[in-house]
Amino acid sequence: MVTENQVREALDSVLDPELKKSITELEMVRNILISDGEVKFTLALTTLRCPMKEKIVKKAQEAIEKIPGVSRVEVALTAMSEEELHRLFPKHPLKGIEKTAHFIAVASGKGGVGKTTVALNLALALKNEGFKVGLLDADVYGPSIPVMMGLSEKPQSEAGMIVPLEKFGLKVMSFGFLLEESHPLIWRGPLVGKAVKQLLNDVMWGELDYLVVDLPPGTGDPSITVAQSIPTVSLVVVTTPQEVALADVKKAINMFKKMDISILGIVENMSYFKCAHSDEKIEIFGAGGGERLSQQMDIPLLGKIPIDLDLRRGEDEGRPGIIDSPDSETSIVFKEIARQLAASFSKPADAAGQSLRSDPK
Ligand SMILES: Nc1ncnc2c1ncn2[C@@H]1O[C@H](COP(=O)(O)OP(=O)(O)OP(=O)(O)O)[C@@H](O)[C@H]1O
Repeated sequence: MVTENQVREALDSVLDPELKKSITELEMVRNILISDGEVKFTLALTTLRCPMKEKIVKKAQEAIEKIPGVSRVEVALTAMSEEELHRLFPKHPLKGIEKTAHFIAVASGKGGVGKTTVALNLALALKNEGFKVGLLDADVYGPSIPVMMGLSEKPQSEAGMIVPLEKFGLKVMSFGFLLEESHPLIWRGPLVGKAVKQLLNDVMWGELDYLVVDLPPGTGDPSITVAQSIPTVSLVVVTTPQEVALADVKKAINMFKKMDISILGIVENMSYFKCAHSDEKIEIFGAGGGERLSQQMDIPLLGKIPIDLDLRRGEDEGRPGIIDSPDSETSIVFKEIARQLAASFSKPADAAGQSLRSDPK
């Protein structure tokens, strides 16, 4: 005859993969019912949207099925109440950014240079490398990540947390989700600080290797406020090759340096164009701007992204380049940049800058 104790003991070995504790210790196992060889119980998850729930249920079933005499296992799912969550975790373990290892913010000297495109594709490229990645669209002026990723739904709140949306394997939050009828003016001054803190601290980011943040463009108050709100943030700065853009980027780099924010490197976007029938690179916005900036500011040039009509088309339709055409010339550059960034974080802090010094073709 199978006993409740045997079932509990079997479930002691089943861990919540994110919390790294047994589901019995976490008081997730409820209402065990045993009748003949049939075992039924309720599994109370921290959230019903838990991406690991199928995995946990399978492990639990396998553990119970090993008990002699068990013929069938049925698991009902429920979510812990807010009170239970609070009792178990005075601060919910998946809430906020405590379990985020690295923060990469993508900045620009001025609007429209492709900062969001770079942030989105780098986040996806890091995910491709096997990392757990979140993407925070903190561009208060015009949050465009939802459109570029084809996200039309809004995130829900659960147990006092905002549950980020998930798409293409990324956890995603955007200023655009916060207020439906937001007027740009509402995002002035302290409100930006308050909102970005909410997007960092009240969101169920869980365990992340990287949180990639799309900063507001330029050197205005919002980008300073957002950058200062993110702990130990490092920057990637996006520019286009022409002189007017470079002048603005220099201003931005100097400003961030004054704020003691480390700059991992420069990405030159819209570097050249290749028409369909030729391999010739047409440097529409001038040549060598990124290299010159890199030398003048002593910051590595991480890569040069071509002007890519398919990239633009895909973004308009919610299909980012790396997803849509993973082997395109553009996607290959993004992947190479992501690898350089990841390598820089796996090196000791004082070697990080050195490890990024490479010469993109
Ligand atoms: N390499 C590229 N090739 C073709 N189109 C591009 C490229 N990079 C960006 N774009 C397009 O240019 C437009 C602006 O890009 P994006 O929104 O990424 O710039 P941004 O710097 O984030 O702008 P903002 O400052 O307004 O937030 C988008 O339509 C995008 O699809």
